[in-house]
Amino acid sequence: MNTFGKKLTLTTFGESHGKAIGCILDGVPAGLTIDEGFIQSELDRRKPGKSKLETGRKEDDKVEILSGVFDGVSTGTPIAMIIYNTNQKSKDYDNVKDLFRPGHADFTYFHKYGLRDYRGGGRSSARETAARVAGGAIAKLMLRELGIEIQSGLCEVDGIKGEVLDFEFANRSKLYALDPNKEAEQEAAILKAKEAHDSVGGVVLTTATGVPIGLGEPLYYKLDAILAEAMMGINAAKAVEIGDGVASSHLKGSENNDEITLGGFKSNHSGGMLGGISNGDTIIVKTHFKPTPSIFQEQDTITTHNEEVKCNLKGRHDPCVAIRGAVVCEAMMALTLADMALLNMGKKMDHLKEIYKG
Ligand SMILES: Cc1cc2nc3c(=O)[nH]c(=O)nc-3n(C[C@H](O)[C@H](O)[C@H](O)COP(=O)(O)O)c2cc1C
Ligand SMILES: C=C(O[C@@H]1CC(C(=O)O)=C[C@@H](OP(=O)(O)O)[C@H]1O)C(=O)O
Repeated sequence: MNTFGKKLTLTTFGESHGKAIGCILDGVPAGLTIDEGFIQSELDRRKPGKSKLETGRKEDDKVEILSGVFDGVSTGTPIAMIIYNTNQKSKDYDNVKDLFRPGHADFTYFHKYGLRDYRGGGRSSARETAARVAGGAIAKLMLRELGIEIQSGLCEVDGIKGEVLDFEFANRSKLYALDPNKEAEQEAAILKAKEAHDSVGGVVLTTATGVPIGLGEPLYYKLDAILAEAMMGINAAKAVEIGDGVASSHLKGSENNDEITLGGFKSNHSGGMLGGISNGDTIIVKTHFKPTPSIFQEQDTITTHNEEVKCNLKGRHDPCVAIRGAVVCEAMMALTLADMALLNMGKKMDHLKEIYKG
């Protein structure tokens, strides 16, 4: 599956309960230092089973680079990476072989393809997002060389909103919470839902700093549109806001405009984009995640043979997918910005001459 991209394409493969998952990242310029330790550390941030706030499935998510890197640098050829699955426990899914889990992709996949890989949702499982994170880590390394840094954290859990955006704290927090004053309350809400065999939703804030003016193509392939697509492409993402997003429709023009001075914009309601093009300010995107569909309460459903039955699930599931979703949001933003940076090459004659003549 090709997740997106014009100049930088990420194709992922694999199923949650198959042998392995992985990706091919094509379009990375030659000569980028590929820090394997950094790729692994990004996978470690996303991997399942780190705390009771996450699914109990334990995977090391050890990544192996198969191609496109020689002597520690990219060769300009496709970079293939593989992660072997080690803790599938497919038996947990035996009792849902013939029925559709409410809220998951079972119903639509079955009707679209006419068959059912019931083992952990197969391709529809968010396990696939590990491959996105591996590709995103290389995009981050590329962006770092251009002075662009991406960060994220949870700004809301189960309707409990944070007011502070402390990214350093988020990095240390088990739930990547941005507000140190709200972390305990947010964690308690997740654990309370888990105890009640239920799940909660959450909102991830992702930012990019150091983005130059000019990334994003006008009218078609706009930066805001492509970022929204990238985030909406993550499992369980249900809405995306750019800058002030929904709130901006409640503001007056005088409140919403970011006034301009020689020192820069006075505010950043736009989320760092105007006309689909980055304006040099911080890129701000919020991604809203629904509550995990797989819950441990009895629910009504139907079978593949059209009988009404009760659905009772077993197995291991995230009580709040937004937590690990945060790391995936960073990867998707990195892949989008790296793609846009490559697309932006030679858009002005003097830049084109610079590239060709040096
Ligand atoms: C990081 C992450 C972890 C997830 N973990 C689970 C899980 O443990 N159980 C589950 O039912 N859904 C989980 N999901 C959500 C499902 O994969 C998703 O709801 C499903 O593919 C249906 O797609 P949709 O919600 O986008 O329509 C997770 C999503 C993400 C982003
Ligand atoms: C395995 C991962 O998360 C999985 C995502 C997921 C889903 O339905 O999306 C359901 C669960 O799958 P399983 O029942 O196979 O353990 C999660 O554990 C992962 O993120 O690596």
